[in-house]
Amino acid sequence: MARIVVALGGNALQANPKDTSAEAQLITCHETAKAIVDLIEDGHEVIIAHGNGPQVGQIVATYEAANAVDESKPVMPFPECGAMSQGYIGYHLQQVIREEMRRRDINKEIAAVVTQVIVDKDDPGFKNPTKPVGSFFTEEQAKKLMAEKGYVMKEDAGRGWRRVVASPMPKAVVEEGIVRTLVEAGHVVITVGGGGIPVIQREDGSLEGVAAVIDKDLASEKIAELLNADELVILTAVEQVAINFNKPDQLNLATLNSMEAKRYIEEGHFAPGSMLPKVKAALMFAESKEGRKAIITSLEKAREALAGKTGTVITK
Ligand SMILES: Nc1ncnc2c1ncn2[C@@H]1O[C@H](COP(=O)(O)OP(=O)(O)O)[C@@H](O)[C@H]1O
Ligand SMILES: NC(=O)OP(=O)(O)O
Repeated sequence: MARIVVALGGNALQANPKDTSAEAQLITCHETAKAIVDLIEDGHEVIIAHGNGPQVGQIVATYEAANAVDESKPVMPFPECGAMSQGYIGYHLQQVIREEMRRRDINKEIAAVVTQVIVDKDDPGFKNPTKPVGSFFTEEQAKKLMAEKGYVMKEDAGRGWRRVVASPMPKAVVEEGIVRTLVEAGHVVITVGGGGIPVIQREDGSLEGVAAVIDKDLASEKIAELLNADELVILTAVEQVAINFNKPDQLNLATLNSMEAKRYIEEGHFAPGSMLPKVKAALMFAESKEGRKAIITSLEKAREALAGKTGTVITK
């Protein structure tokens, strides 16, 4: 049995990026729950993290649209929208995972913890927005939005244009203690949703939300280190990490050590904003302590990958 932090990618929440409805998300989460409960059934201690890019973008855009119609309707600040996305996604995941555990007679409790993550107020990420949020647009639509609304928008890994926001590095998890207590009591915990609500710590120790979206793979790595997890499992839409991805000479990797990973990063094999943060988070975890390893694989192959049969295993 291992203590594992499982980071859920976008496809675990929204199977069809064009259908961003709550109904579609809940249906997708039912499938996700099966993969997660497989791991719980196999005896692993599971801590769940998830992304929120599409959802937080949708929440922000909804408030902006209401404000555009009626100025008395306030625009909601980014950290509050991040908190809403944690609640929304956490609610779906805890409902369906609870149901799946009950169906299999697994007697465990599950809770999503609203989690704040401390970032550095001087993080260079605040000056260079990189994190894509919300829906995809064509270049023409994006240029119009940039001109009309002052958004910063960038092309996202060949998939279309998206709004980008600051993405500072996670430094500490405010709710670390309560998450540990829940895990050690045998409960299943959902934490650092959407990378955590980004906060800065003032000199007097109080916290203040900041407009940003932390990368969930990096936040998952942070909580995995803090909870002394054995494995960090990053679930996405591909079974294995590849070099020469999407080219005729694509080569899928079963293993990746830190030397190879650093070389492939330099050679530009991993797309920024998609596979690059995953490989970086995996590498950081593998290098953080002797014996730790990370796995990058698909949701469908999670059980097999943990049994050593597939996925990309990243080690020191
Ligand atoms: N070198 C690579 N190997 C495998 N997949 C890659 C690579 N570079 C980019 N990708 C793409 O990155 C995607 C994962 O990033 P993304 O969809 O942004 O993450 P998430 O699952 O967290 O939402 C994969 O599904 C794949 O399409
Ligand atoms: N916060 C975050 O990394 O979300 P996505 O994985 O949805 O981009």
